[in-house]
Amino acid sequence: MKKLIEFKKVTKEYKIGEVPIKALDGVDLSISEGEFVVILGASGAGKSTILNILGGMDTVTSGQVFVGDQEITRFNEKKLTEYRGEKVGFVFQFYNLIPNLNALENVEFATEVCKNHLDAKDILHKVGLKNRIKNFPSQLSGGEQQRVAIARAVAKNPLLLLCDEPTGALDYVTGKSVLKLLQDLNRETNKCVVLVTHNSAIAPMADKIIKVKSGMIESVTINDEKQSVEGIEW
Ligand SMILES: Nc1ncnc2c1ncn2[C@@H]1O[C@H](COP(=O)(O)OP(=O)(O)OP(=O)(O)O)[C@@H](O)[C@H]1O
Repeated sequence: MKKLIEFKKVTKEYKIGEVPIKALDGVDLSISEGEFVVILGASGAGKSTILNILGGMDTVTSGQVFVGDQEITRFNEKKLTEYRGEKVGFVFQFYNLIPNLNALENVEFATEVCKNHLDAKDILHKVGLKNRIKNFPSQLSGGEQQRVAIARAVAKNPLLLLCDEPTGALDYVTGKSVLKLLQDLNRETNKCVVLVTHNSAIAPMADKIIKVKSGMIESVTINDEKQSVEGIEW
């Protein structure tokens, strides 16, 4: 498989007062096209920092990040904004939908700026919300709101789908159905999904498991016997 993402010796330091915090300390990693990657680690390990840098929401202190044939660490503000808008779909723990827009409008609002976007209605049908497209976020359950957020990310037709604890606010059954949706989308569209979580039990659904500890890569495991979410219990 062709390489899509590469981190080379990436460090990230945050300065709070006089004390620097090393969130990432020499991270090397690579991810291929179409891979479903799970990034695991304890709280504060650096998982979200990796995701935020990859998504162009944060910058490195040193090192290089390549996505496709471009080095995003060389991008200026304008190119980073374009990259975030066109190439990256984000799914967060708290769905961040716009409360006064209905499901369809939430998706359309996000795709407006994207050249190659998909049809918002089609994607909402795909995530199982055919009959809810006119509902406002307050009229939808947590799981349904997360489906809208996933539709919003996918409808941009991005290169990457980045998910930060996407099931963190959901109950077991709903969380599982959201993971299944992400797994199905990855299988059907061959889009690369990078999912950050504390929950090591979901690792068997990934092609690659990257463990992060104290800002460093602890291990990378290629999973040759990937499992369907339905078959995983935790
Ligand atoms: N904007 C920031 N300013 C200062 N320190 C930060 C900032 N963002 C992250 N950090 C610090 O960097 C380290 C890594 O944080 P990060 O959010 O990447 O961890 P995480 O593995 O995603 O944790 P969690 O699972 O709790 O979200 C932590 O020590 C955190 O406090």
